[in-house]
This record gives sequence, C-alpha cells and structure tokens, in this order.
Amino acid sequence: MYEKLTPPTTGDRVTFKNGEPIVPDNPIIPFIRGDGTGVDIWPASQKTIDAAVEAAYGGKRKISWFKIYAGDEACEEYGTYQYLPEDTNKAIAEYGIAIKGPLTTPIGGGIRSLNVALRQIHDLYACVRPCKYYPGTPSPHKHPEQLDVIVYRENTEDIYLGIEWRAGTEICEKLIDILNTQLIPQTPEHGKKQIRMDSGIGIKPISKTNSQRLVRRAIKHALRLPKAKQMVTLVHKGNIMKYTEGAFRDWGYEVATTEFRNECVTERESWILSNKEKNPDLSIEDNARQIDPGYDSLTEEKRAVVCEEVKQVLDSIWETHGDRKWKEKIMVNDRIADSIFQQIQTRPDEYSILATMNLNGDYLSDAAAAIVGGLGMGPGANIGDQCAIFEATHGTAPKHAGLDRINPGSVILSGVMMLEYMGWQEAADLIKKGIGGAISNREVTYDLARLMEPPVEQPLKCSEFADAIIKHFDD
Ligand SMILES: NC(=O)C1=CN([C@@H]2O[C@H](COP(=O)(O)OP(=O)(O)OC[C@H]3O[C@@H](n4cnc5c(N)ncnc54)[C@H](OP(=O)(O)O)[C@@H]3O)[C@@H](O)[C@H]2O)C=CC1
Ligand SMILES: O=C(O)CCC(=O)C(=O)O
Ligand SMILES: [Mg+2]
Repeated sequence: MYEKLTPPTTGDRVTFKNGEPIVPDNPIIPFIRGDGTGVDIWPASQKTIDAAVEAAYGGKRKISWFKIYAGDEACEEYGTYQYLPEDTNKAIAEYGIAIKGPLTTPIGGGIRSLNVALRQIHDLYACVRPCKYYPGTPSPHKHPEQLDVIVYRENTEDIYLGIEWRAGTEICEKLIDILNTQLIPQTPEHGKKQIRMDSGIGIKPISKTNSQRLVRRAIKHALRLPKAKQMVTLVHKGNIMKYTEGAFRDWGYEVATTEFRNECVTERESWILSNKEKNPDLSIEDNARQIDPGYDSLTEEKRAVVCEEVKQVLDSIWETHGDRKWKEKIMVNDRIADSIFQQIQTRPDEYSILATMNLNGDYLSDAAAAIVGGLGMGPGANIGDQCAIFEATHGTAPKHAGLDRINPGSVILSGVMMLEYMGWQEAADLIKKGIGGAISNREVTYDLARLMEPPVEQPLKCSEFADAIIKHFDD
C-alpha cells in the first residue's frame, strides 16, 4: 500500500480516543530527517531519545522508528518536485505520532511551505511552543528565568492558508477591480479607499471554528498547570484588524465565558468583582468608572454600555466568582500583539499561555525562544485530535548545514514533548536532566558557548552535545 516505504516489522500503531493518544509499549513512530541542518540534528536527536527510553524502561518500552520522506530527501527518493509524497502523509495518518526536522521554504516564488502543508493536511490545529528557561542557559536577558510561557498558535488558517495573488496577474487585477468598483463602495465604513492596481493581494481568513478550538485547547492546558500559571492571554491586533484579529479575541472570550464559565474569569470581570469586594456598597456607575479610566469622557451611550457590562457581570457571576472565588479561576485576558512583544521582556512573569493566531504566534515564538536561550532551545508540537507532529521552532539554518555544529537541543526538546504526550514521562525527565547537566557543566554547542560568561572556548559539536546529554542522565 505504500509506493516506496516499508514500515518496521516490529511495533504497533498509536491510536486516538477522544483526541488523546493511546500508546503501545513498542510504538512505530515515523520521522522526517529534514533539510539543511536536519542532517546533523536528526541523528543526534534520535540517539538521545533512544538512550533515554532505554535508560528509563530497560527494554520494556522501545520506539520503532519509521523513516519517511519530505523536502529534498523526498525528491531524491521519489523524483523531481516530489517534496511531499503521498506515502508520507499516509504514514503520518496511519501511525498518529510523528517527529520531523526542519524543511526549506523558498522565499517569493517556488513551492509553498511543506511545514504548513503538513499541519493543514493533518489538521494539526494547535502549534504548542513552550519557552521555558533551563538553569545555566546563557541568554541576552538579565532574568530569562522569569519567562515561562507556552505559545498556543492557531496552525491552519490566517495568511498561512496561502491564498494570495501576485501583482500584475490577470486574476489579481480583476480582484482589485471588483473590490475597488463594487465591494468597497458598498461598505460605507471603507469610505473612498481604493487599492492600488499594482498591489499583490493576500487573504487573511480567521474563522470562529478554528479560533475557538485553539482557545479551547489552550484553556484545557491551563487547567493542568499549577495554580499560579493558570492564565490564558489572547494575543491579537484587533484594534487594526477588527473582523479577523478582533474577532479572534471576542470568540476566545466567548469560549472562556460559556464553555468554561465555572473555571474562568476574565480580567475585566476580576476588576468588577474586586471593586465590589473592596466596597460592597459601590454603585454600578462608580464600579464602571473604576474599570474604565476614561469613563467620564465617554458619550452617554458608551457609559451605558459599560454600566450594563458591570451589572451583567455582578448579576451573573457574583455568586460563583465573587468573594475572591475568582482568584482560584483561570485568568483570561487579552493583549495587543505589538504590546505583548515588549511585555514578555518587561513583565515576563505575568504571562503563561499565549493564545495567538498563526502569524502572530510564528513571530512571538521565535522572540520568546530568544529570551530563554535562542532557537537552539525552542521546541514545539503540532497537535490535532487524531494526530500530532513534533518539530522545533527554528528552520533549516542552512549556513550551518552538514558541519556537525548546530544545536540539536530544540529537536531533542521536541522529543521530550513527544515523550510527555505519549505518557513516557520518565524518559522525558531523563533528557531534561541531561540537558540541564550538560549546560551547567558548560558542555554546549557554539550558540550557547558564545553567550556564556566567560565564553566557552571549545564548543561541542552537534553530535557531541547529544553524547553529553546522555552522559548527564546519571548525574
Ligand atoms: N518548521 C520548519 O521547518 C521551519 C522552516 N523554516 C525554513 O527554514 C529556512 C531557513 O530559515 P531562516 O530564516 O534562516 O531561520 P532559521 O530558524 O533556520 O535560522 C536562523 C538563525 O537562527 C539560529 N538557529 C536556528 N536554528 C538553530 C539551532 N538549532 N541552533 C542554534 N541556532 C539556531 C541561527 O543563528 P546563528 O547563525 O546566528 O547562530 C540561524 O542562522 C527557510 O527556508 C524557512 O522557510 C523556518 C522556520 C521553521
Ligand atoms: O514553513 C516555513 O518555512 C516557516 C514556518 C515557520 O516559521 C514556523 O512554523 O515557525
Ligand atoms: Mg517561525
């Protein structure tokens, strides 16, 4: 049934029930080596994961790796332009959990992203990227240990749907003409705006369904965190993109305040409740004045809206959330996207789960990874209800390819996420311990070596870093 693949002869399939994996002791796990530095990173990662599983379970549990192809390797195996063969998607769908190295996407023309295609084909709607500090890791920040966030990025739509047209093409000009002559004039809020004929056009769809399933998963994740980290921040640029990014925020709050009503409190609700707790006789209007600093300069109509909000919150949740009960709930708030980039630097400890749309999450996960040690330490997972693919936040880092010097830490930590997702916590913990041991012993690759004080003169090779991690399992 595969054109060119032969699955391992030993091992069993991972299956899914209610969106959760059921993992046998000898699962078959497909892997994609990846382009560029994938040639260096993958062997180091596989070796580390296998060593941890062996050390944790002494042969009782073992991964049967199944090599599958995408990117340049797939073209070599399957022929020109066969970047993502059908075999590969079949294997991922059949075996449920996979792990991959980075894949190249050309800028401008050429093929669209294989990484994005894999997420869309397998409906891996949540891209989960924890950005957490490992003690001893050098960082350009003074207090990287204060940042402990998980970027929960919507993974299937937004501009990544890839519906766009090149400037000057017939269809692009036709679309601009329809917009300029028909659709924009029919929408009074757009006034006399016109799109220049020499523009390229991209479509940014943000759906209620995909926004809400992402936020739902983010809130469920928050419920599993320690109390102090039970926060979900909806990140958006809704002041500018009202019906896409603004809608994401509104739909997110809707999930929090309907499906998770008993578990969640929004930031504004917490202000209203807290105002009443401090002063039980506070009038609705004074409460409204306190939550909205510009209240007195609002129009009468807008003041009425804020008062209605206060009244509605007190009527509906005072019993369940008032008298400080809200302090035990998941705090759901929202931040404008540009602001969150400075907030994770200036107030890192105020954030936990950052629920984002696709593009914002892409930017934010690189920025947050840089704070805690760089892209060599940025793991990730793409999770759906029937399948999951683990991969690092970074790309192929082509200038380091084939030199055995890149940091394999991100793919190894993606392996840790995979082991945790499988319920193999003991093996995951060993790798985390090994990484901690290697870093605190200054046994690191070039990227961490150059940031250390004093700098490490002789950085380890990529393969040597894997060996160092394994050696420190026994610390
Ligand atoms: N999921 C995926 O497969 C992704 C694929 N890509 C693709 O990868 C290609 C290259 O993208 P590019 O913009 O260069 O971004 P990359 O993330 O590949 O690399 C940018 C820089 O980040 C640092 N870096 C990246 N990975 C590591 C690592 N493992 N260890 C240490 N440092 C690291 C290096 O900086 P320095 O040299 O300063 O040490 C590197 O030059 C593009 O085709 C892009 O589309 C991009 C992102 C994700
Ligand atoms: O697919 C790509 O080439 C880039 C994807 C990316 O940057 C990401 O997923 O973080
Ligand atoms: Mg990215």
